[in-house]
Amino acid sequence: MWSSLVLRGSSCLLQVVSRGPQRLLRQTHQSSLCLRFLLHRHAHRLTGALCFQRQRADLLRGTHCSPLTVASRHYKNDPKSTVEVAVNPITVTDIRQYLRSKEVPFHDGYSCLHAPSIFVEPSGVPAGAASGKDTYSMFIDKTTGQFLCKDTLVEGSWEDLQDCLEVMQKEGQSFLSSHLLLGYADTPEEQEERGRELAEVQRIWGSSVPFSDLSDEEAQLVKTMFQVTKITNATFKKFGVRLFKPTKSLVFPWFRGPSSELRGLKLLSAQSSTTDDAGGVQYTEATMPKCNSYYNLFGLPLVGRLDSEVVLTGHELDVLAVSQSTGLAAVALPRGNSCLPPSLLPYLEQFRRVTLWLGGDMHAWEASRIFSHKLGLRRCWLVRPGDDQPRPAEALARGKNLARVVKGSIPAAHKSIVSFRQLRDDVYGELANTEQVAGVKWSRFPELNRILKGHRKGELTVFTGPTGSGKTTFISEVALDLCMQGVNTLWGSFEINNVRLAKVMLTQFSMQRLEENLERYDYWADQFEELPLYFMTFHGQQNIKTVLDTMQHAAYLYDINHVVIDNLQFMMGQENLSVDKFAVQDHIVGAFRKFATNSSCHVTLVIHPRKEEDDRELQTASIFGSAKASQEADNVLILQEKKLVSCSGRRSLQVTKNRFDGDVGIFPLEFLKASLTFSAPVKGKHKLRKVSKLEDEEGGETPKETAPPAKKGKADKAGKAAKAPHATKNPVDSGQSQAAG
Ligand SMILES: Nc1ncnc2c1ncn2[C@@H]1O[C@H](COP(=O)(O)OP(=O)(O)OP(=O)(O)O)[C@@H](O)[C@H]1O
Repeated sequence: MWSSLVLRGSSCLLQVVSRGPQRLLRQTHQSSLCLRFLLHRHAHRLTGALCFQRQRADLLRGTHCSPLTVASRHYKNDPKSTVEVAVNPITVTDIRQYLRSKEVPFHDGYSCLHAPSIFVEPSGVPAGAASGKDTYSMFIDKTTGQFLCKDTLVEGSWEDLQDCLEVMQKEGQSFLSSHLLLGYADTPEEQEERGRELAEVQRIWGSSVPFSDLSDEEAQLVKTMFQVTKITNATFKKFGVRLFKPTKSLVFPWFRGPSSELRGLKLLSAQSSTTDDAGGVQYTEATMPKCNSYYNLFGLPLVGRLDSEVVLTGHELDVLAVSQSTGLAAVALPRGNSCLPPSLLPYLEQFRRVTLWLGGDMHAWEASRIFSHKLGLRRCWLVRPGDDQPRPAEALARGKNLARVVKGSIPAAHKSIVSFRQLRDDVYGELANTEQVAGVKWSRFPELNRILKGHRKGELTVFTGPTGSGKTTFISEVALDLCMQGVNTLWGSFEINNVRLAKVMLTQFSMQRLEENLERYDYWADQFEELPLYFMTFHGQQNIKTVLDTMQHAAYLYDINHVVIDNLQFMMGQENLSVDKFAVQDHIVGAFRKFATNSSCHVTLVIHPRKEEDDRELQTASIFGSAKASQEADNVLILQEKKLVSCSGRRSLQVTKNRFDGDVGIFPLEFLKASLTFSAPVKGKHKLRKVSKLEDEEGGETPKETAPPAKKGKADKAGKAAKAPHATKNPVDSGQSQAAG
């Protein structure tokens, strides 16, 4: 179902009623009212004047929409349904020009333009007067045009805002009362679900005990359990933290809006870590609403209107630690360092200085560098992780001076030319954290870990294999494995449609033939929905620019870490056919390379091989096109169909390029048809081979060395974990919350 929205002006009733198989998703999580116009798609269905205005607005913008879909948790019984997000490649210049043309005063913020809200009655202060800037409560995201009025919590897309301004102008109104805007009509099931959820939030909150009501003994016990003994009862009280005794969980409330209504909760439990010999603690957390609708910047209600400095952390306990020991304003990202949703940016606009202290490891460091681009580099300062600078709660527990750590943070904006002196700490960080620098480990493919060491941000992987050999099926499982560990993933599947791809992935996720277990469908689909997985809705030939715009947009909205493009040939047809095909491909590969580097996002590009004789194995040089693809790639992976394994029909995966550390090699794959998965065969049956880099460069196709089977260790353990798909990690858990406290 699409949306139904009614915008009532004083003398007109304008209604958009659009029905379709999909619905538009907006970043609506902070608002009670949400504008959901689909006017650009359904102008012909609109009544009278607004329809005309819409067309004018479209002309004015000269924009187009390209689609992106996300798995939606609202479709309980049909997770294959996709949700569209309008990609709006507007620029901040377009936004400025449009606002000027409508005589809307505004000023430039860090990530947003600030304007007087059009949803509240104007005060007596003349618009644009310097003294009135404090009252500018409408924030327009410079990258997407998404807006939020902090006074009324009305929010919507750039198109929605334009519609409102057009209506205002037509009606000669100076503002639009938010009472006249009717929100999106939920389906009865959605209303029921939301009602149930809110009742549950109230129930848990109501039966939780405020920290101040706990006996000294109880409070001490809880603090010991969570290893936060240095956080005082007064700090817990100040932030409204409670204890939910039945599950021994700390309860962090989500209050939102000017009326501080209780919108949700995060429950945090602590267990002794099984992996940490030093007696650390492992946190597990649950949110209400579920994590993909949980948008609480914990700590925000305590931020003063005049505070100009904030410490951005990855965890609620870190907020308590920073606040208590530095007195600075501090907030926590709702999903740790896995993402910074743009809908939260307006709440951070007031700060002249943002210190990002997201954790104590390299993942937190990488995330803080990415987020600082969204926040505006020049106001961001980063706490470099290290033994001396663990996450705030741990730093407090270890008796560190947190104020000094914040003061010692380094500016995020760096110069174009640097000396080694400026790089030496970065180099040290890489040397001291080799495991983390190597990237996220696969849990189902220990051999890939052995050769590639991990999946790293900002790299380009080129993947090839014979036609119909199982490239899509294999890369789907490889990407799913990472996604299950919190790697935010975007799929561009141009060859097979998203429903079929999602079916393959869901089968691989559940590791069983779901056709024969339909009664288990909801169980698996519910879990699958929670993955940070997004699909572009492109199908068939596409223009490279549109695809790149969509990737850029998704990277901004969802902090995408991995884009899979299946396959490059689907971008070739749209380009100028009079130009040499190889030159077109080189251009496309170059564009993906640039995107990967600039967006710190891993891109996996499937490219067909050139036509080879059937009985020959593929090599790096078999990739279609010139040598550019393999030169630009950091990793080259080949799905080999024959020969290298004893049984014909078996597949093996060969890594022929690995820029990270040069290790290349090949290992057999065993295809399980029921679950559409590839897993390493029983050890000893097929020996793993490690090919030296030199040998590969010389074009040696018959490796002489036989490496021993992969060592027992982390990777092996991870491999076992892969066989228990239920052990999906919440993206939050995979980051900050798994850290030993
Ligand atoms: N190792 C395998 N053994 C047998 N069948 C397989 C294997 N891997 C995949 N398949 C099946 O082969 C079919 C084609 O697989 P897939 O679409 O992944 O191939 P592809 O290489 O991506 O194809 P194309 O060259 O058309 O892009 C699917 O039905 C899949 O389930």
